[in-house]
Amino acid sequence: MSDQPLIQISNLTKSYGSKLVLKGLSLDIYPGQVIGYIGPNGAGKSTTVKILTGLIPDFEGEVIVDGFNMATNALDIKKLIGYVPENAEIYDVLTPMEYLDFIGKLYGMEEKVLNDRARRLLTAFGLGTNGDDRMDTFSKGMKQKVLLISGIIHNPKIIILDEPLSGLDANAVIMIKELIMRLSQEGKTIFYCSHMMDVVEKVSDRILLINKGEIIADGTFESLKQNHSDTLERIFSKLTGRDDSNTETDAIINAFD
Ligand SMILES: Nc1ncnc2c1ncn2[C@@H]1O[C@H](COP(=O)(O)OP(=O)(O)OP(=O)(O)O)[C@@H](O)[C@H]1O
Repeated sequence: MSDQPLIQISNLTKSYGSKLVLKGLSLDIYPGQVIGYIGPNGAGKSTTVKILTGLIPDFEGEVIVDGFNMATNALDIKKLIGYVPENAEIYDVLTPMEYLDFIGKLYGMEEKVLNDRARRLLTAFGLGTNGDDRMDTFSKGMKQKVLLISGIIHNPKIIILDEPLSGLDANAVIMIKELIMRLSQEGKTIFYCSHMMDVVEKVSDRILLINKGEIIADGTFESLKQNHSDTLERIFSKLTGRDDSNTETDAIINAFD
């Protein structure tokens, strides 16, 4: 692993109106790391990701990616990143080949390489015979696979995945887990937001836990486990102050009395 961070985030602060949602995050991310970014609903994960991908331009602090400053060179940074957003709207009147052609051209890919890679990736994801079917006939998982392909088709250095597993069946989840590990072996840096603790535990070599806009744990799963001797799910609950989920479920069940 290189000594130079690929992504440097310093004192990143973001408010929506008067609501402060990121409270001065500072992070160095190194090439080849698989970062599992976890935290409760509303903690600030998607906001961080949207800043890292250049989708939210107004923030305080500094974000440097591969030497480029997000404040002045967002376009250079966008070329280095493949992003699979949570709940993306896919243009489902298109076929996967049309959609991937559109995305690949936005990245300036050459037609022949793009076409060839799109077919090969569709086949690898089990959609080889669906490449020319309109996506409005697709299941949620099939669309999610096309979105994943669109995030990696230009062979980016950095892959940012925001809940990439929603809608995928058990076999596809296993495949994506393996894919994340293989992409990391190929030297890709992966920033992976998820609520699926078992997957995060397996694929990440560094786990960042964010709560109320602050990073409250940062380390390998092994180091977190050493400090807390527990599963990632329970470490998460403890550190985010929800140790007693029974109280909540009791309240729900009691509401029917
Ligand atoms: N466009 C917006 N305008 C106002 N508030 C927003 C906006 N986007 C997010 N927020 C607020 O910022 C906080 C952080 O939201 P964010 O989407 O970053 O959380 P998250 O950790 O990704 O949550 P989840 O796990 O539910 O996806 C939340 O309180 C949310 O209500």
